[in-house]
Amino acid sequence: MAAINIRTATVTDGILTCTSSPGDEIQIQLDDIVGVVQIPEHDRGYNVLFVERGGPDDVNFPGRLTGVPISSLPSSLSHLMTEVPSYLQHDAPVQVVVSTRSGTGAASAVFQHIVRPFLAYLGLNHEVYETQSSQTILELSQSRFLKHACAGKPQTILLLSGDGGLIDIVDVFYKSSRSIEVPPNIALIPCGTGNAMASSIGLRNGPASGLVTLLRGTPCSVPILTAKVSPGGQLVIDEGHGRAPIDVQPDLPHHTIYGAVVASWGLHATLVADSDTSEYRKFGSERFQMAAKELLYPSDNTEPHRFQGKITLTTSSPQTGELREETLAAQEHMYVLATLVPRLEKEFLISPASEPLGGQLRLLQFGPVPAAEAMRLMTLAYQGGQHVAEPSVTYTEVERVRIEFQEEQERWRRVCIDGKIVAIEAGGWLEICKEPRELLYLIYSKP
Ligand SMILES: Nc1ncnc2c1ncn2[C@@H]1O[C@H](COP(=O)(O)OP(=O)(O)OP(=O)(O)O)[C@@H](O)[C@H]1O
Repeated sequence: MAAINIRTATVTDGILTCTSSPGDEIQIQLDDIVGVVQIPEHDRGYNVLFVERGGPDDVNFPGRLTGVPISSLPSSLSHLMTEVPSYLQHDAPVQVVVSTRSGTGAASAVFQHIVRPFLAYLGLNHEVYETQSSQTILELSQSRFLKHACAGKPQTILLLSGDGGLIDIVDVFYKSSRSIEVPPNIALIPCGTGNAMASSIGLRNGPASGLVTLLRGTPCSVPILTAKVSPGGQLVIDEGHGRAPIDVQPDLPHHTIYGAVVASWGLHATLVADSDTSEYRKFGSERFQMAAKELLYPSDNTEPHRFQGKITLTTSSPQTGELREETLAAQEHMYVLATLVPRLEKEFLISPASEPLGGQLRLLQFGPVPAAEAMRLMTLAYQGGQHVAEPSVTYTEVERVRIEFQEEQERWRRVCIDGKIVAIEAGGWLEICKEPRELLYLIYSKP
């Protein structure tokens, strides 16, 4: 057994001081502590795990996870003490997916400096998969995650990515006709641009918040939305230059795309589509606001586009559960978005009434407004979701949304389903509703 320099620990003014001998002290801000765990294979002593900030002068350096061994934990910090949760104690190693192109490309550094040391301190076996292409997570999901789930093998997947990694797993699981015996547990370590799901479940403090949740969470079913697209719909790929079929089987009466976050048309879908280029991606989440400005203030000085289409909502009576259909009077729109989650980015609170993983679909819509007014409404969303109280905004619980597009140009018939862009054919339609199956679990810790 290796000798460990176990320290004594005291807390004063929000700082944990771990002392080995006079003058040999390590001070840790309590906010930086990820958790306190028993030292593996030692009779006594704990490791205080925390993320040390600073380090190399590199914007992509995410900090470093460090463990400081202490003999006993001050009672005021006993709530930080955690057992290794059961979902990390499976016989199978933890499967770590590092999505190398997520966000500004920091996932590999997050793995190296934060996640790998964390797993080592917990004494956990793991397997690492680094993405080599945009297909890697889809392939892994088919060849490993789905296979294990169908064989009844419990598994935990640690996803260092943005929303895209989760969506790829959703896609494979929900499109499979195989029977899933044991849904996998997925833990998110936010490394993407928007990180909508991670932000929505409270992981708003970077990778460290992912590890806190990994230690303290509970597996909860991930609510999924189903987007049915009229038969001529095609995926937009290659930065807008290419088209690909949505389903491999042709001749369906519609195509289906599954999502966990959002389905939209209008300003949101168009700005996601326009900003999905390597040039824009360099700007991180700024890219969405940059693309929004381009759309709201067209370079030919015209007004922003008025999106034409008929929207029909199906709502459920809170008293009786009876379903009711209603067609919106407005046939011109600027913003149309159905979502299952509260946040689309860390500070972009699009649906403040949504509970994390609550599963209620909500619609947000507003009609054509001047560019400055649209900017004001968007800004209110960044200010605690205040936009939903504005009279011009429709914000309501829905069971189903159907959009019938009345646009000549394909550019205005592009919709976004969890970041995937679909071009709907002229005269086509989109229908969004909640998916009843529960095939994936997310590790979630209630605040
Ligand atoms: N090595 C790689 N080569 C090419 N594409 C990759 C590679 N690794 C990941 N990708 C792709 O990069 C994209 C990263 O998406 P992801 O959602 O993880 O990050 P993001 O788009 O920055 O964040 P968010 O979706 O939260 O806004 C995915 O489409 C993924 O398939």
